[in-house]
This record gives sequence, structure tokens and C-alpha cells, in this order.
Amino acid sequence: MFEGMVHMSRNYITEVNDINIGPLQLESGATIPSVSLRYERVGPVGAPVVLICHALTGNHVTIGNNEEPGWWSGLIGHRLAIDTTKYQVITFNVLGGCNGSTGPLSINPNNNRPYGKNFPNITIRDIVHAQYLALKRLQVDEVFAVVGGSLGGMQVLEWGLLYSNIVNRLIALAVTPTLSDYGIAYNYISEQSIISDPAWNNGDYNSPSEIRGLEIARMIGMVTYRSAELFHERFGRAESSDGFSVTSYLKYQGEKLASRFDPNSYLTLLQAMNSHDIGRDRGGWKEACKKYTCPILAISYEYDLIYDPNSIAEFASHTPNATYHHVSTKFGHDGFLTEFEKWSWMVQQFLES
Ligand SMILES: CC(=O)SCCNC(=O)CCNC(=O)[C@H](O)C(C)(C)COP(=O)(O)OP(=O)(O)OC[C@H]1O[C@@H](n2cnc3c(N)ncnc32)[C@H](O)[C@@H]1OP(=O)(O)O
Ligand SMILES: N[C@@H](CCO)C(=O)O
Repeated sequence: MFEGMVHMSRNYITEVNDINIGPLQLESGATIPSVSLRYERVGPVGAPVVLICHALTGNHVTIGNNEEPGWWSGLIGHRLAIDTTKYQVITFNVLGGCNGSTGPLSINPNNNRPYGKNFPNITIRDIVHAQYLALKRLQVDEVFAVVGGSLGGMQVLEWGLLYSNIVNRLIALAVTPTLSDYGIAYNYISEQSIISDPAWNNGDYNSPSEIRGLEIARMIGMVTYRSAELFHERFGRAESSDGFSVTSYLKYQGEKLASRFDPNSYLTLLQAMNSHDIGRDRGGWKEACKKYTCPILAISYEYDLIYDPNSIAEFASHTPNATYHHVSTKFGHDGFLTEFEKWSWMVQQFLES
């Protein structure tokens, strides 16, 4: 699907486009003078809107097309669990991202240079607020469901507290009510890996693909997104002339991310994840849980190192109208991006309930 492309029949819309929401005041008090969000929108005109929130390195291309399927094309589409014959599905590239929305790669109108490392600190609430304003511009005043995992799940939880008046259902995957200290610790190691790389050059680098610190950050991430069991099953200490198979896999994943992601955007989003705490200024997370008014489906994934299944179960037990499911998987945290046959039925059932 090409950016800016719109196919609109009388009854059905398929588009990737940008929407400008003007200046955005952040939770910190700072203002970004002009914010634009890129989005993908697919589904029948006038159908109930399902808003999808992507994870750390995801983007707005959730469904994609036959040539380039999106990252959730196994879950969302024609007659799939999130059925694009019934729902109009909208995904925004997040504020602070690097796939078309305003972020560190964007030009700062105050000096006509890319923001780079001077992009302001943002929070999950800022990301959600920007989406809310964008939906208003798109004349969407009711959201049937908000769905997302990990960083996307953080947005789902905030949607249910910031804009409960327009949301009917929440589906929060692989996410806890606060980012754990363990999660913050791994984010710190990733951040240090990037900023201590001389090629990062204090955020003023030549090309992201030169920044080995980003590759290493991705390797660290990949180890936390999977499980020891999965690695053992896949790699079994196999070796080639390049060394262990598992190390060649991590090298490949590191290089792949560095070829598609902006390091300053990665840093911005890690810092936004660290801010995640539904209880901030709401009397703590257990008090915040009591404020949810719509039904919530919370799903945890076995071996998720960062978003502990027990914490997700505890969140659900404190939240009125929450349904909790646990998925058995060796994929760990990345379970929300894989093995849809194991859990997509829960999503479908919840949307139809
Ligand atoms: C929701 C979000 O925001 S995240 C966005 C989705 N993420 C992405 O698209 C990028 C990250 N990708 C992923 O996380 C994964 O591909 C998933 C979760 C989507 C799917 O996971 P898996 O099917 O387990 O893929 P896996 O992690 O094994 O990666 C496979 C790749 O590693 C390569 N690979 C596998 N073993 C090795 C090895 N020993 N040495 C080198 N490369 C290897 C494969 O060739 C394959 O390459 P390709 O991606 O170019 O086709
Ligand atoms: N695989 C996911 C993990 C973070 O939730 C990503 O790359 O965004």
C-alpha cells in the first residue's frame, strides 16, 4: 500500500494517509507546534471503529496488502478475528515514531532542522491524546474497541481512563498496569547501548544503520521478547562457520532493525514506555483500575519476562468487568505477534459479546 493512497468506493475505504492535528500540549507542559499522524484505515464506511495500537517497533501498517502484509495481517482482515467486513480498522503510527508521524525525524519549525535527540519527552498519555485528536479530525466520535499489545497495550489501558466516554471495549495484550522495574532495567541497558556508541554522535548521526548500539539494543530486546525454551528448540546449540546459530540470529535481527528504525525514535519510545503507570496522579494503579467503565479483555503470554502474567492476572482481579486469559506459548512476550490460532478466538468472542 502506498502512503497517501486512498481507495474509497461508496461503501468501503482502504487508505494510508496523514492527518494534522495542529499544536499538541504534552503532559510535561511543553508544546509540539505541529503534529501529524500517519494512519492506515480499512473497512466499511460507517462501520464500528476498531482502533489498533502498535508496539515498540511496529507501525501503522497493520493489515497491509498481499505484497506487503502488515504486522497483524494474521489477526485482522477479511473474515479474520477482527473482521474488516464488519469493522473499520484504524491504526496510527505513534507520536514519536519514525514511520510518518511527528517524531525525532520531523522538522522542528522553530529552527527548520530535524528534532533529533531534542524531540521532547513524551508519555503514553501524550500518544493517546494525539490519537484522540486525530480521530476527532477524522470525524470518529465513538470507538467500538481499542486493541494493542506491549507499548500498544499501554495505550489501550490509557484510552480506557482518558477517554472512557467514547470507548466501548478494551483488549490489552501482554501489558501490565505499570512498566516493571525489570522492564525499565532492560530499557536502560538498551538506551545506554545506543547513546554510548560514538556513531550516535550525541543524536546527530549520519545514518541509523551505522549505529551498532541500536543493533545491540535490538538483540537485548529480542532475548527478552522470546524464551529460553524457544531458543533451545530452534537453535539447539547448532553452529556454522559464523558461530552459534542463535548468535547469527541475533546479529540478523539487530541489523534488520537498524535498517528500518530511527535510533532517536527508539530512545523516545523507550522513555515513553518507562513513563507507563496508569496510577500516576490517579492514586496508584489499584485505584486507577476501579475507574475503568467498559469491559476489558486482558491476555498474558507464558514466559513473558517483562510483562509478568501474574501481574496481568492481578490487574484483571482489581478491575471491574475484566476478563483474563493466559496463553501457553514458548514465544514469551512476542506471543501477541504470533500463533494467532491460540488466542484470536478470544478476541473475536470478546468483540462479539
Ligand atoms: C506489534 C509490533 O509493533 S511489532 C511489529 C512486528 N515486528 C516486526 O515486523 C519486526 C520484528 N519481527 C518479529 O518480531 C517477528 O518476525 C515476528 C514476531 C513478527 C514473527 O516471529 P518469527 O516467525 O519467530 O520470526 P523470527 O523472529 O524467527 O525471525 C525470522 C527471521 O530471522 C531469520 N533467521 C532465523 N534464524 C536465523 C539464524 N540462525 N541466523 C540468521 N537469521 C536467522 C529468518 O531468515 C527470518 O528472516 P526474515 O525476517 O528476513 O524473513
Ligand atoms: N516484537 C515487538 C516487541 C515489543 O513489544 C516489537 O518489535 O515491537
